[in-house]
Amino acid sequence: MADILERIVEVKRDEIRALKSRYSLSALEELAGAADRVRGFQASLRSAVAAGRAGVIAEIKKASPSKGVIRADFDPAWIAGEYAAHGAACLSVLTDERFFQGHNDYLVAARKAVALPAIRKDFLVDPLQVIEARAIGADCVLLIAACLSVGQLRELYGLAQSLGMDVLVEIHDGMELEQVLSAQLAGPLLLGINNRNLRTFETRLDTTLDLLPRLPKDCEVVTESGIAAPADVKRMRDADVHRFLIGESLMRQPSPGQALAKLVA
Ligand SMILES: O=C(O)c1ccccc1NCC(=O)[C@H](O)[C@H](O)COP(=O)(O)O
Repeated sequence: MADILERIVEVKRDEIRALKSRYSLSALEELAGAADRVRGFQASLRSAVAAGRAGVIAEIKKASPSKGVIRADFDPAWIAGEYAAHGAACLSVLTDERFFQGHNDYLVAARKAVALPAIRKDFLVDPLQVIEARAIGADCVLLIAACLSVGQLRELYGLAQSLGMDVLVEIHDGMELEQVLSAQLAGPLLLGINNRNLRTFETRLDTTLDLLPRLPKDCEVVTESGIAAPADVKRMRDADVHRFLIGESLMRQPSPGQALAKLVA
């Protein structure tokens, strides 16, 4: 049976077909050109880290394949305000509808509510989705190595950069790291290490720690998934990892912003 990542990518192929029937390339490019000015995503993380703080990408996620509904009472603009008021450097907004109950409108609403840069958190496998990301205002896109060939990675990365966006390239293991390095992407690379195996859902913080010795020196590492306690943050910071992507543990709390402040205090 196909695993969840394969099923998600299959659905994305249908969505891309639908997107192509709704918009011509030039119409989407026009929307991207008219979108709100890009906010520096990688730069915002860098500033937080340079100031000695944790650089947190705080995630706005209603549901996930591994956990089902995480937060029923879901107002993206309010959650964005909470995160902004409590020290997040960036937002991550799930736009996938089928598996995460996300929506493009959530990114638009969250970004409009605050001055923080936002990443479109979705499964991008086609140039049109990258252009669509900019058209809805995204400042950064996620490229998941497990969903892409080296050629696709290079193409989508270059396209995102040409539209002024930053890129978070995500890996989970050494093989994906080699794949990303072989793509020779223009750096400094913002590299996400997902502690969650997207095929089995097993989540181990050691995934990040084990890969650290193999990374190029100028990599800006983001540890992703499963950060739930101040001890998790300390463990990463002790290993010189200062950038975090955090979702569920914040989204489950009445005040996601206060939860964020407590987690990284
Ligand atoms: O979270 C899932 O179930 C999932 C399944 C398949 C593909 C991706 C998935 N999650 C995306 C993420 O990586 C997380 O939303 C992100 O890293 C935040 O993780 P967490 O703090 O554990 O919510």
